[in-house]
Amino acid sequence: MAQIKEQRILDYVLQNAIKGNPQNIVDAIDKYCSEMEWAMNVGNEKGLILDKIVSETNPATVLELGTYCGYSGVRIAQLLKPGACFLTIEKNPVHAAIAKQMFEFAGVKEKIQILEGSSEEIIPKLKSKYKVNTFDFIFIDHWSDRYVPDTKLLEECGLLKKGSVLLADNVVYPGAPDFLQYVRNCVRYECTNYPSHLEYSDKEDALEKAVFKG
Ligand SMILES: C[S@@+](CC[C@H](N)C(=O)[O-])C[C@H]1O[C@@H](n2cnc3c(N)ncnc32)[C@H](O)[C@@H]1O
Ligand SMILES: [Mg+2]
Repeated sequence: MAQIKEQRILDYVLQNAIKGNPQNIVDAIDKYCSEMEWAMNVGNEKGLILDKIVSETNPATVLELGTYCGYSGVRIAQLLKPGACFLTIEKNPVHAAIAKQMFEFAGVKEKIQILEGSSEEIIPKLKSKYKVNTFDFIFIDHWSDRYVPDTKLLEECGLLKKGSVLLADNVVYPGAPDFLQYVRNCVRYECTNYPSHLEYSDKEDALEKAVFKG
């Protein structure tokens, strides 16, 4: 048995899913994580909400905070229009290496760039080092104590523009009360809550969409 859960998830996908078929890979991860071992992918119930918001936004530039095994990355990548820029930040090198293989197997590696390091170090370099201007869509799904500081960092670094969509996961479970308080009370954001459940569980959770008004 592979030593860590994330490697076991990847091995399951490599052995059971169809190479180059992103939806089949997403389904295989969901099957493994609902039947064998729980893991912190956004999962299918919230994933369908994520898909809907990505499709509605139709972003040309996307940032993800927290890549993990690449589950949400594969979901988002398959919805992007040709030529879209998709950067995903992951501070754990083991997770980044697993995600890299997941993206290769899914056939989406040309569509996603993994930036290995912590969000707080990488966000300030996005304009100069990665030639990004602003993001149309940002999926916030790392550790919830970074949701508010990283949102403020994105604002300070000029990475948000009128209409930029922030979508934060796990705002009820484990919970991000300070993030909800910040975006809901700030006149620069218009917020919508999407009640759902924690991945592979019946615990209540939700996604929060916060649209930057400029
Ligand atoms: C909940 S998982 C991401 C799940 C992924 N978005 C999905 O749905 O498939 C959170 C990930 O964020 C990473 N992480 C935590 N804090 C971070 C930070 N400050 N910068 C970058 N990555 C971070 C963790 O190592 C972990 O892999
Ligand atoms: Mg999450």
